[in-house]
Amino acid sequence: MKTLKVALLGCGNVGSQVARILLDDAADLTARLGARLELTGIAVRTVDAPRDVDLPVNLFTTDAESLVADADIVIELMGGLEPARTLILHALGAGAAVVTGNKALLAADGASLYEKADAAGVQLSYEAAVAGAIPILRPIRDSLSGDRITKVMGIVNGTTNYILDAMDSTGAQFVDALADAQRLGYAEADPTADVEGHDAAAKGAILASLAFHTGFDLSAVSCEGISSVTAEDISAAKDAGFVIKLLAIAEKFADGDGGEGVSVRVHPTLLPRRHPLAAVHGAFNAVFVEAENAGELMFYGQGAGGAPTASAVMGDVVTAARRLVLGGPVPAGRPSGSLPALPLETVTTSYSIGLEVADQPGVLAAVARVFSEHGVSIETMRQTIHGEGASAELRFVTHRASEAALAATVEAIKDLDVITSVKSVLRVEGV
Ligand SMILES: NC(=O)c1ccc[n+]([C@@H]2O[C@H](COP(=O)([O-])OP(=O)(O)OC[C@H]3O[C@@H](n4cnc5c(N)ncnc54)[C@H](O)[C@@H]3O)[C@@H](O)[C@H]2O)c1
Ligand SMILES: N[C@@H](CCO)C(=O)O
Ligand code: NA
Repeated sequence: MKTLKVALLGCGNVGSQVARILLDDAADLTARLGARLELTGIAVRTVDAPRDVDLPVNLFTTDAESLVADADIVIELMGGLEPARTLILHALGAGAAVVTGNKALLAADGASLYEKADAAGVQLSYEAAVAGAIPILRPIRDSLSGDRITKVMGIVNGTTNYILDAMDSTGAQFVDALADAQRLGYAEADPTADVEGHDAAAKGAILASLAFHTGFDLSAVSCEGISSVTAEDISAAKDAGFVIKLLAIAEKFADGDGGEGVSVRVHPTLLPRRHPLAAVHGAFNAVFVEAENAGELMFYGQGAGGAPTASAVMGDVVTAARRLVLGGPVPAGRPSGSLPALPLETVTTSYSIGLEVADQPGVLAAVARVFSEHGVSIETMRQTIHGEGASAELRFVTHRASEAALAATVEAIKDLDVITSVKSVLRVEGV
């Protein structure tokens, strides 16, 4: 029976669970593959560091390069750009299949990795990189390859969904919810990547690349995180029947000249509570896909955490191993199309605008006139009177408008005498 040598790089939250599965489920995996998967070593920084999972100490090594040089399959779960990139390039160059969960590296420099994999005729797989355990990349790449995707909208960061959900459901404080997410192993080594949306942006770039057959890297993504979302925003959204989620959105637009382009963006977003993505709680992830023929699809599950992410890694390992056992061509990794990335200013979306105003006759008419003068159409308006009627809060949801028209509207509203303050401006989806 054939034996495939598997090298594991990194033994943290995910790597340790992958090692556990490779060792504990070896008999099942062998039966399924008709070949043995031999874990030849685990590259770590410190051989005798304490670990959550009990693993044979003789597997640990600090010599990642030697491990990679003698492997059929390399699993990279160290994270970060270097030395992960160099080790992956060496592995691909030496003819090994590579499985990684490293969305930061793929979004920063995926092109050079795909190029190397294609040149070497080996497989590079990364299902774990987006939405953890959820099978989403393979369905987009394979199951929907005969359709045309028009929009992908995902809750793809478990940490921020955990934080926003805790603030919405229990009124938890931002810092406490973040500490919980870190303790549970959802957050990145530096949680700024989660909170400021960079992790979701990397995943957005990967989703957009597969959905629209074009290589988009991080520079194509406009990104705003959740650090500016206040408890007041969340409770105001709740009162109006909305929930705030951090979404990664990749959407195809006509560019006005008969061509098409893709907007890739990450931002806090108001969703009506009836929207399927509004029901995604805790650290769960979900990706909502719209395609011309399939219509609407939603993929839901655990987007973070050691064991769930290890499940996706193992799916890629078994698929790569099957190809090494059975032979057959490796599908090309490089994208076939070249749609331009559209800047945020050219995108149209709906907005929610919260205003604190004087409660006196003519205020509503004055504000409505500003919207009308800028060609921004109002979908709904809600008024809450404060105290004895000295002030009021107006909350507008608009029809789709351009970022530029909306910004000009908000500036003009600020200049009205009857406006005390513009309390929030948030983008809205699903209305
Ligand atoms: N944790 C999750 O839920 C999750 C989900 C999806 C994808 N990912 C991705 O999977 C990867 C691993 O994530 P994690 O949560 O296990 O991270 P982690 O920080 O828990 O583990 C990474 C491990 O790699 C080790 N390492 C780093 N540099 C090394 C080097 N040069 N040599 C040897 N060891 C080195 C670290 O010491 C650490 O033990 C990252 O790319 C991450 O973005 C994580
Ligand atoms: N830090 C990431 C891990 C999964 O990629 C998250 O919170 O979703
Ligand atoms: Na996944």
